[in-house]
Amino acid sequence: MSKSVDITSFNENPHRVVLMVEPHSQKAQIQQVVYRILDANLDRAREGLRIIEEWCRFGLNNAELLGECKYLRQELAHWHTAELRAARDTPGDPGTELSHPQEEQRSSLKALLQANFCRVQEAMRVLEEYGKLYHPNMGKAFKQMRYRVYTLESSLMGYQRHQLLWRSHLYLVTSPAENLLKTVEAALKGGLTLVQYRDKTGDDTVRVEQATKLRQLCHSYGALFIVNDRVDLALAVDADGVHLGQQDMPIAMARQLLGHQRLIGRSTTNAEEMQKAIAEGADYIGVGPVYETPTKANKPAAGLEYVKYAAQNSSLPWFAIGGIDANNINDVIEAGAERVAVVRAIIEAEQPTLVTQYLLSQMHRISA
Ligand SMILES: Cc1ncc(COP(=O)(O)OP(=O)(O)O)c(N)n1
Ligand SMILES: Cc1nc(C(=O)O)sc1CCOP(=O)(O)O
Ligand SMILES: [Mg+2]
Repeated sequence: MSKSVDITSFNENPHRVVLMVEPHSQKAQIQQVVYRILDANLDRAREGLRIIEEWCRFGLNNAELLGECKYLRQELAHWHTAELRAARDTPGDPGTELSHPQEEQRSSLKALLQANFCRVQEAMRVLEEYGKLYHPNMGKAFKQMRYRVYTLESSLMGYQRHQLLWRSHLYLVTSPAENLLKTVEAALKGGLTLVQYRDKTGDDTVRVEQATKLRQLCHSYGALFIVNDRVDLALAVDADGVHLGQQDMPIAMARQLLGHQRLIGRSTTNAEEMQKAIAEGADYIGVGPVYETPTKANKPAAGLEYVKYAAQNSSLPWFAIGGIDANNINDVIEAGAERVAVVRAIIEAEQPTLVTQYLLSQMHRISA
């Protein structure tokens, strides 16, 4: 790497032609400013990456993602030369005093990670542009690195979702209710980590508003938020995924729209539907109705036999659903279920936090 700036690179910029007739001291001053910008942004990018790396290491225990963070940090270190560090002037930098109120508070881990990805990407964009004035390869190198950071972000977010899905043993599917947000929050307080927004009757204006609020609520508790039936709504409200029944959009089409980082669930009622959902690339499946239920009045029960089949044959996480509550959950567990989904048991509960805690305690008894 060159140790000094090639001043001709300043002159090649048509907006800086004036520099050709400026005295040497002014060129040197500009060079100094460019060095400071590069130094500050190399630091910003490294700090942001370090914050992300800590989560990959201690939160996710994921060697691959950790390795990518380390690689990017090493690349940054390689470009952070002594002459750039020497240009640092922290006491004379007005930016060190400024911080946005959002930096003081993060609503969730997701928000924290996203803010730091944003910070790294912005810093890399600055390095890409000003780097062109420093070294002929720097612009290209930082463009490539910035794309690697986008890929890292999408892999990390996808990995988090899949990991949380596998760790979720209770799934709340909502139905319209007066105090829906309060009820869902009460369940989240009880330890719920997976919520589906299901409203078969409302207007889209209401759905968008409710789904947005629920997504914010779920994410503030670190829970996943899935939208029933509607891929467009899931995307519009930045949900973690969508749940599709046999009459809903084909999985392949939904996957094209949602990508691999978001989750797709599929309802199944028999072995054939289960095998098809697995082959088509669903991330999880619903198994039911275990019992007849007024929530899905026209669907005959598949029964505990199908739960037993799922226990033996599903390679995906699967949720027994349909008529399950605190009274019969142990029968469903005995048939082999490690995960259950409920509507009325929580939505109609007088004490949703307690019911959630009870259902989870039963599930954890067998999955621990
Ligand atoms: C977890 C889970 N399993 C099954 C369903 C039912 O989906 P579907 O068959 O599409 O019926 P509707 O819910 O759309 O009426 C589900 N929603 N969630
Ligand atoms: C939405 C839904 N899907 C089912 C399926 O078997 O695919 S059963 C069901 C309703 C479950 O409601 P509750 O917990 O109130 O019985
Ligand atoms: Mg559906």
